[in-house]
Amino acid sequence: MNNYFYNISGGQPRSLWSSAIAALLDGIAKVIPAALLVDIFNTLYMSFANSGSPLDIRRMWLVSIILLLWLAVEYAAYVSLYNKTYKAAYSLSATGRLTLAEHIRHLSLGFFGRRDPADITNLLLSDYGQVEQTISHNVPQLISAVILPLLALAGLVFVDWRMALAMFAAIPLGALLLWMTDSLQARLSANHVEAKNEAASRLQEYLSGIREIKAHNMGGKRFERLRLSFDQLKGASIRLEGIMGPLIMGAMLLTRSGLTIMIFVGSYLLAGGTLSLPVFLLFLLIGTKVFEPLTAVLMNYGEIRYSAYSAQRIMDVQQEMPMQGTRSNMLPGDIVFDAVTFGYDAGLPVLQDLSFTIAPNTITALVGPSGSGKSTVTRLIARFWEVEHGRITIGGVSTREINPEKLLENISMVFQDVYLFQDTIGNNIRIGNMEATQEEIEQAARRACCHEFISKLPQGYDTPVGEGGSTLSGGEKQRVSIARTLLKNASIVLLDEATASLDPENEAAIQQAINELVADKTVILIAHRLKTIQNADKILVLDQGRLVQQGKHDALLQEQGIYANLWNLQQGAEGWRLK
Ligand SMILES: Nc1ncnc2c1ncn2[C@@H]1O[C@H](COP(=O)(O)OP(=O)(O)OP(=O)(O)O)[C@@H](O)[C@H]1O
Repeated sequence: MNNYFYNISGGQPRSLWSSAIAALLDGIAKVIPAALLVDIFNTLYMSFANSGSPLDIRRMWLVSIILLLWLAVEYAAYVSLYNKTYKAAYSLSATGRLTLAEHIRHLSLGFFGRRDPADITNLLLSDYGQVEQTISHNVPQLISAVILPLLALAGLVFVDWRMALAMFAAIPLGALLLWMTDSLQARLSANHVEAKNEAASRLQEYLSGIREIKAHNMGGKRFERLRLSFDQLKGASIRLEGIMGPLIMGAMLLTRSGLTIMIFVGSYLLAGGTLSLPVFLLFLLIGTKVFEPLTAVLMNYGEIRYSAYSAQRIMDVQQEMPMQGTRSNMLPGDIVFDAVTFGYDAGLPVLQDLSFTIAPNTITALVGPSGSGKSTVTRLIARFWEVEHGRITIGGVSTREINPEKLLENISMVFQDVYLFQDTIGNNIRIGNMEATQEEIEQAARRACCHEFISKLPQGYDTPVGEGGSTLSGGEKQRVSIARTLLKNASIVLLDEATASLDPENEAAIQQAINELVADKTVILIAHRLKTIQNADKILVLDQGRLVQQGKHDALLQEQGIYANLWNLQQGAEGWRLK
C-alpha cells in the first residue's frame, strides 16, 4: 500500500497528506447534517408518539439554524479540499514534469535509443496527466471513502452494534473481490499503455514522415501501420473497460448490499421491538452518507489502479542512472582514445580497439566509408554515450570523471542535420550563449556569413523560424548553426561536414564560416569531401570501426590504401553529369 501511494504521488507521498486531511474534514462536514436531521425527526416523533406532549418548536428552530450555519462550514471544508487537492496535484505534476525532463537530460543517449520518443512524450504528458487527475480527484475520495466508514463504524457500534455490523458486513467481501482483480487490472493497464504508446509513435512517424510518404506515394502502407496501431488500442481499451467494468461493478454492488442487509436487519429488529424508529432512521441517513463516497471511489477504482501503473513508469525513468562525473575543471590538452571499443548494442562493436591522439589547437579529419564509425567517435568525445572498454581522456583526465555539463561547455558541435527551434533567428543563435548581447549575436552572424540574409528578412533577427528550421534553406540553416557555435566559443569543435551538395555561393559562404569557427580551436572534422581537408594537421582513416591509416594528406596518398582509393573515387566523381 505504501509503495502504491509512493508511486501514485510520483515518489512524494507527503504531498498527499494535506489533501487527505481536507478530504476527511469534508466527509465529516457532510455527515453532520444527517445526524441533525435525525434529531429533527426525533423531536417530531416524540411529539406524535406521545400525543399529549407539545412539539418542541424551539429545538426545531435551533436545529434548523445550526443546519443553515453548517452550510458555511460545509462550504469552507469543500473550498479547503478543492484548494489543497488541486494545488497538490498541479504543483506535483508541474515540478515532477520539469524534474523528470531535467533528469532525462542527464541520461546518456543510449536511453533514447532504448525508448521511443513518443513513449517519452507520453510519459511526460499523459502519464503525469493521469497521476494529476488521480491526485486531484481520486485520492482524496479514496481516503475519505476509507476513513469515513471506519469512523462511522466506531461511533455507530455504540448506538446499536447489531445494525452497525449489518451495515458493514458486505464491505470486506467487496474489498476481497477488488483485491483478487488487482493483477488482472495491472496486466490490462500495462497492455493499454503499451497500445497507447504504439499508436502515438505510429502517429508521430506518420506526421513526421509525411513528406517522404507523399514523395514515395506510400500513404497506403504507412497508413495501414497507423490503422493497425489504432485497432490495437481500440482492442486494449475495450478489454480494459469490458473486463474490469463488470468486476468493479460487482464489487460496488456487493459493498452497497450492506445498506439492504441493514434495512432487513433493522426491519426485523423494529418488528421485534428491540430497535427504536429514530435509531433505525439514524442508521439509514448515516448509511447513505457513508456509502455515497464509497460507491464513488469504487467507480474510479480502475482509474486509480491505472494511474499507479503510470506512476510506476515515471518512477522507472526517475531511477535510471544519470551520467556520473564530478570534475568541473577541464584542462586543455590532448584528446586521447586509448584502446576504445564501443557498440550501440551489446555484442555488436562499432568501434574496435581504437587508439589515437589529437593535439590541442589542431585540425583532425575523420575519413572513411559510410558506417565506418566517424560520427560515433565524435559522439563519444562529447560523451553522448559511455565507452564500454578502453578510455577517452582530455588533458589527461578520463571523460567519465568530468561533469558531463562541464564537458559540453567546452565542446561545440555542428551537426549535418541542423535543428532550429521554433523561435526567432536571433534566439536560435543565442542558444550558443544565453548571456550574449544583440551586438555579439550580430557579430557572430557576420563571421558565419549569415548576417546579410538575416537582415533582408522582414523582421530581421526577430523573424520566427518554423520548427526544425523548416522556413530556411539547408545552407542558411548550416550558417545559423555555425553562428550559434561561434557564439559559444568552446575550445573543442566537432564538425560534421554537410554531405548535401550546396550551390557554389552557399558552399563558399559555409567554407568561410567554418574557417572562422576553427581558428585556434581543437577541431575534429568528419570529412565527406576529401578536397576540403588537404591541409588538415592529421587525417584518421577508419574502416569498419578500426583505425587503418593516419597521417597527412600527401603521405596518405602515397600509401595506396583506403584513403588513396577514396581520393581517386572522388576525383573521378567530381565531373559527373547526366548522360
Ligand atoms: N544510435 C545508433 N544505434 C545503433 N546503431 C547505430 C546508431 N548510430 C549509428 N549506428 C551504427 O553504427 C555504425 C557506425 O555509424 P556512424 O554513424 O558512426 O558511421 P559514419 O562513419 O559516421 O557513417 P556516415 O558517413 O554514413 O555518417 C553504423 O553501422 C550504424 O548503423
